[in-house]
Amino acid sequence: MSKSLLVTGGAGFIASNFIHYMMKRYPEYQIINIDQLTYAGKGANVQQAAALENYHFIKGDIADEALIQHIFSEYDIDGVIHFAAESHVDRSIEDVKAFIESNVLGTSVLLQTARDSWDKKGELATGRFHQISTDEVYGALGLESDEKFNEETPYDPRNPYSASKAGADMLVKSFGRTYGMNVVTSSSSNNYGPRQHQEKLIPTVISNALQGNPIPLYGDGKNVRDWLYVEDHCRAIDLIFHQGQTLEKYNIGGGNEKSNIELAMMICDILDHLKPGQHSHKELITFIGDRKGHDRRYAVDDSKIRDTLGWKPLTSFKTGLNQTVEWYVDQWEKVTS
Ligand SMILES: NC(=O)c1ccc[n+]([C@@H]2O[C@H](COP(=O)([O-])OP(=O)(O)OC[C@H]3O[C@@H](n4cnc5c(N)ncnc54)[C@H](O)[C@@H]3O)[C@@H](O)[C@H]2O)c1
Ligand SMILES: Cc1cn([C@H]2C[C@H](O)[C@@H](COP(=O)(O)OP(=O)(O)O[C@H]3O[C@H](CO)[C@@H](O)[C@H](O)[C@H]3O)O2)c(=O)[nH]c1=O
Repeated sequence: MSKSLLVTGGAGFIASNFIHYMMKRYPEYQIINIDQLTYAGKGANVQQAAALENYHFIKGDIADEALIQHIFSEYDIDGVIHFAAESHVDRSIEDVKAFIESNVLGTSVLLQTARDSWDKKGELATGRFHQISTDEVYGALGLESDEKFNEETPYDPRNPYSASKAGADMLVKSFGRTYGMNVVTSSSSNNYGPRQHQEKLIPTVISNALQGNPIPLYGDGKNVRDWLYVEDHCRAIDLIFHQGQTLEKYNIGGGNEKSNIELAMMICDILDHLKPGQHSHKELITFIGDRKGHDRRYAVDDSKIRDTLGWKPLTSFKTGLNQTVEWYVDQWEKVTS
């Protein structure tokens, strides 16, 4: 289908993994990566792609209308996979402004530009806009007893980050309904793997443990997240982008629900093996004050993508977590040696 793809936020965690995946899988595609290189984006994340002729990097803001219009005409974009966002819940609790600017306003600029560009070329119904969303838009579950979120679960975002993502998702759907745009949305659970920003839980646990610093766990450490290996997420996005139904939504889960304390212990076990010392890294685990409005549990029912598109995660949690910890240890050793 699409051959000239605009990937937004490609210097961040998931989209950089996605670009590497796509460049291998579809060497005939042009991939245009727009990223503002905020604190969360790193040029080094896409270094491997930089040398390829069919990869183009543009440093800029998705909310910059003139720039987005220029990109659509210059590269004849026929598909958008929209990752760029402010992504960290704690930062949104401190200050919501950037979340509205990037997540809501930025999404609206991409949608309007795609609409106008595809309308002009008579491709309104074929140009595909894929919104990368999150399970957080559904709100929070209680521990164990509550049914997982499915695609029909009403939106009930509970923190400023998820509210901004919910707003963006609604805009995407409205452009599909109002203008007949070919939009699709996917909502995934917590990703893990190489190149995730230091601020998120898994890199925080690893880097503090490696430095012998306290490993901070919010509240009682019993909040639950469902962990999805980033490469499995990339395969799911590929399938949904190419084969997902217009206006539909697909949930993507990892099938690995873990409490934060359980996860931190698993990471410490791996580190005890890789970096043995007199004491276990577990002794560094420290409970600190809770996140405001801390969502207790997220978990998605992903039977729709499994049944209709034949996707399933291929990486076991044991393998994925081992690979991830090894990757961070390797990075750490490069910096400290
Ligand atoms: N990390 C997860 O577990 C997870 C799970 C589900 C959904 N998501 C969604 O996936 C997407 C990517 O998440 P991530 O964890 O990789 O994020 P990230 O914070 O690692 O990367 C975000 C990237 O977007 C760029 N960016 C931010 N605002 C921009 C703007 N206005 N213009 C251009 N670029 C901008 C940043 O520079 C960065 O490179 C987000 O939309 C997020 O909501 C993430
Ligand atoms: C950073 C940090 C986090 N935590 C807790 C809070 C959460 O319960 C859990 C995971 O926190 P985070 O890594 O910030 O991820 P979380 O808030 O779940 O949100 C992530 O997952 C979401 C998908 O569920 C994405 O939409 C977000 O972009 C992504 O950041 O760990 C700690 O206990 N200590 C910490 O230092």
